[in-house]
Amino acid sequence: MPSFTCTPSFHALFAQSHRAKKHTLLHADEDAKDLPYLYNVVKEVLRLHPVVPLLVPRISSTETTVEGYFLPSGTIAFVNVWAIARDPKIWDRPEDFSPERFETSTRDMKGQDYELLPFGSGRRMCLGIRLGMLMVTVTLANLIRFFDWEPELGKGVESMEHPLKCTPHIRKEFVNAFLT
Ligand code: HEM
Repeated sequence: MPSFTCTPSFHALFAQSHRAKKHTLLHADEDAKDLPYLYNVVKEVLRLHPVVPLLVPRISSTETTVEGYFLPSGTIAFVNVWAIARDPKIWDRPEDFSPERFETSTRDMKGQDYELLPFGSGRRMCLGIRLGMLMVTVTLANLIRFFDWEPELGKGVESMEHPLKCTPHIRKEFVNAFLT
């Protein structure tokens, strides 16, 4: 039966994960800090597919000029986070899925680097950024760790028309851990 092949980086991740606990779930508070590559995977997913692609609208409190455009007081403005994160003037090969890009970049998601704003920016930015990143990273780690993922074959390249569908199979070494 064909199954999902992990990249070398994912295998390195599991080597780290098996370190402390053999058959238990990974926990956000203890284990997330040991998963830097997977953290960058989530960051890259949020760059390409931000949950809020057009940031919550802002209203200008005074008249101002942005990039030569005059905005009267009370103008409603949307920030296109999706387009910024795919701008080739800002990102090298922006359409590529490459978590490695963050290994050499200091760009973070705390609202100071305007090239990457999946959690927004300013005084209304997301309050749950830390919890959100921890939960998504560790949940993903557990899904990869406990299951082999079998892709549905014969559907061609993944696209909006043919989204990637996978069937999870619990990995043999974990079956007993779940039954006992
Ligand atoms: C990956 C997970 C999450 C993503 C991508 C996300 C994204 C966002 C975005 C884009 C905004 C709007 C920010 C802006 O307009 O500048 C927002 C607002 C907010 N988020 Fe999240 N969020 C996530 C998880 C969470 C969690 C776990 C919590 C709470 C525990 C949370 C609580 C909030 C709150 C309270 C606001 C409104 C803040 C305000 O208007 O002052 N978020 N989030």
